[in-house]
Amino acid sequence: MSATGSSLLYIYHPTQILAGTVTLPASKSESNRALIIEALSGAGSKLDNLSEANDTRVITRLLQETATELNAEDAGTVMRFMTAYLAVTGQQKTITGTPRMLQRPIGVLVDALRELGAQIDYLGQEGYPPLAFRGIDRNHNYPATLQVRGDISSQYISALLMVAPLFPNGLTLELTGKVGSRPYIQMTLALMKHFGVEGHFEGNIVHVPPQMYQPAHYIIESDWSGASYWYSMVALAKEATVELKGLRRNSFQGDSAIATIMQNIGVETTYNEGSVTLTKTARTRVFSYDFSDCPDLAQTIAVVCAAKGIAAEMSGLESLRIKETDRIAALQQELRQIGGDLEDIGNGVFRVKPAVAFTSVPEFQTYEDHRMAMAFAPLALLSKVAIHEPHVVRKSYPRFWQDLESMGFALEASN
Ligand SMILES: O=C(O)C1=C[C@@H](OP(=O)(O)O)[C@@H](O)[C@H](O)C1
Ligand SMILES: C=C(OP(=O)(O)O)C(=O)O
Repeated sequence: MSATGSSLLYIYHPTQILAGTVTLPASKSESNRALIIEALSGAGSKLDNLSEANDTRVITRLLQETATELNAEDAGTVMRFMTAYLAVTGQQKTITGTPRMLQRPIGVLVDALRELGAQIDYLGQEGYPPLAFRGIDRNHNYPATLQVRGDISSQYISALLMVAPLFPNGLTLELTGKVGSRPYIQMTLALMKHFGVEGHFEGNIVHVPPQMYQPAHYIIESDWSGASYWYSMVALAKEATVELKGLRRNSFQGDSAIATIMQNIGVETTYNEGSVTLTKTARTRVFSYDFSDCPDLAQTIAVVCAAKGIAAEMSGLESLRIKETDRIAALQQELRQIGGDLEDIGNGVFRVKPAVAFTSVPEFQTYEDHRMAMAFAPLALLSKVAIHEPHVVRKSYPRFWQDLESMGFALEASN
């Protein structure tokens, strides 16, 4: 089966029983940080198990690119991390992306870099890519503490932190607003520490003194966000035992919270040396969860809860509106196809409306969002489903459909 190129993919599972081992892709978040830090450290670093995600291929290519026009495609980390990198290394380049990327805000990061002496122009709409870099004034007298909004995207903060040790006085950031995706900021600091740079994060203040990165060897962990779809599959299968390779209990990834959340949805996690094993339990319960720390898990959980009849209450979903698509609108639209919904019950809380049994074959749209495809695919364990534009998975998990096939799913591509 080649999902790439076909526009509709039918999926079902003949036995609804899952047993086997999956080698997950590596984390694109860790990979893309490690590549930026490696580029700032000079020669001598060694990165193992880099992600095959398109987002990682793109940043690898852009870091080596000699042309002046760069394209970050649909990769948020690439657009944000490269912006800080190009600004601080004083390069005269431009960066653009997909039409959706040009709707994803970047003003908070550009404002901060301008305060640090970088000259950056907007080539389109103010506050959004594309951007042009016109160098940096290295003698610029910049503020001792920069205020940066933490309630839009943590990627701005991670981008600033990775270049922070290169400034003569380092950098102190005061994060304002409700800080979202906090574990991603901690992941950035953890990776920086691995390459010899110490930072401190307490309350809403992050401080990085001036330092030099040291070349190091780093092995990228497998992707916990990608693991989340396997948790859904275990929850929806008739019987299941699935081993996921390359995951660690003490992960840098906030999405490792999936193990705790899924206890409510009938999946137990056993941590082994270099892998985890997921087993199915009969225990499910209605629960509430704040996804501010792990927004990429929200789609997985909304869909599996709808399918299992769990009216979970989900909060902390604000950032979902400005990701690959408006993920709240996309979830509502597609869950309604199967009689479910994600109902806005006020005060930033959404309640999952359980789905009804579906008789015909639902065809799910994916809105150029890999997580829409992967969150809905596990429903194939209940009944045949179809996924539009299945190639979207390449953003983070290019082998997703092959891995499903290896676990007994039947896939039929159609145009
Ligand atoms: O720093 C990162 O690697 C990421 C941070 C998160 O974005 P926000 O900080 O915009 O929530 C997350 O959704 C994204 O997939 C990856
Ligand atoms: C939001 C995501 O990625 P990014 O913001 O890096 O495009 C994601 O992978 O779910």
